[in-house]
Amino acid sequence: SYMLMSRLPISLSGYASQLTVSLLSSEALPGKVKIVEVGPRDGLQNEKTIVPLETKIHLIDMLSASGLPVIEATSFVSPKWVPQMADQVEVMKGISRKPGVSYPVLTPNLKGFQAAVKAGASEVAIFGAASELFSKKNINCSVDESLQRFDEVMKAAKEAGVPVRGYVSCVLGCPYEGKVEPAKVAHVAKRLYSMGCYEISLGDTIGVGTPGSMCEMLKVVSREVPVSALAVHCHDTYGQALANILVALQMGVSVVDSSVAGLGGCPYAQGASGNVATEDVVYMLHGLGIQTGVDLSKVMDAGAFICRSLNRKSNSKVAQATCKL
Ligand SMILES: CC(C)(COP(=O)([O-])OP(=O)([O-])OC[C@H]1O[C@@H](n2cnc3c(N)ncnc32)[C@H](O)[C@@H]1OP(=O)([O-])[O-])[C@@H](O)C(=O)NCCC(=O)NCCSC(=O)C[C@@](C)(O)CC(=O)[O-]
Repeated sequence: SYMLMSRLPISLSGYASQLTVSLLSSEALPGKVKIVEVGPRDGLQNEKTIVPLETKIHLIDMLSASGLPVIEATSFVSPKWVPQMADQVEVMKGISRKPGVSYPVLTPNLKGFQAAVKAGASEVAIFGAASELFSKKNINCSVDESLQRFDEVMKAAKEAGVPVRGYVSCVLGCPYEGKVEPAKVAHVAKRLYSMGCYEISLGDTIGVGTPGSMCEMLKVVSREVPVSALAVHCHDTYGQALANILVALQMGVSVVDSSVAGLGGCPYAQGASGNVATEDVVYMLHGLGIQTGVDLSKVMDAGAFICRSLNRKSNSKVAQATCKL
């Protein structure tokens, strides 16, 4: 198939320099995209008031019913650091696991990994950063120290036959360091991939990226990690998430993280708003003729449920437009 190249000059300021992005035609888009739902973890971890256990379980069960293939359920992190996730064992015990759906959990260290496996987790995620200061604030160690801890988790996971996903945070900017060089992102992503992570999720933690900086970063990272093993994890702070995802798809990425109702934000990234809403990602993908296996109306039901429970308006534009709240 031929590729229709169009030149679109995009002027950027702040986190990215001025550059020209070549957009590929829709023929270059993947036919199928895997959506990784992170709402129950990334979404809820930032809620100030503790969300009742039953609400979390019901949310995950509703998301399971929508056809989502992966639902990040909780984290095995310190309850002193993230009190909202302190009920991780009960969440894992309470959810109804739908066959074919994976329910990964975050594990920052060996202690978290062991607790996760004990609670029945069959997949985990380790989470590093491309920024030193963010690593320190988020997991209380340097990037190098974190990689050593992840190595221990990786070894234990290999022995236990547990697949591990790897996150890199701050790939398009850091709340403490500002601009982050794509080479740093590539370095950490490569290390996680070489350790044995089957997929590397690239997090725009504070949502400052634009299609230009996303393109620039992905070009550099995909030299080190095959694009088939890359996922994008976009927060929508500056309203750029869908545009950034589209660029990533055009560059061959076929795994997208999102959060029902656009819930969330990282507790160690002040000002970071929620992830891109799952409803909006599904709407865009289906509109592009891309398969997801997800039933949009069922995701919207889950979004309406959690927004009602949190007494909050949905951040999903699709949900707002169709007034399903
Ligand atoms: C990593 C640690 C634990 C280091 O925290 P630390 O204080 O340096 O750890 P430590 O090893 O010195 O232990 C201190 C205490 O924590 C306990 N502890 C130690 N490990 C665990 C564990 N796994 N589970 C439960 N408890 C644990 C340990 O037992 C001890 O308890 P004490 O003796 O004081 O009673 C801490 O910094 C932490 O929990 N951080 C979590 C941060 C977090 O969850 N952030 C949000 C997720 S990342 C994110 O949102 C970004 C992402 C993934 O979405 C992508 C993106 O958007 O960019």
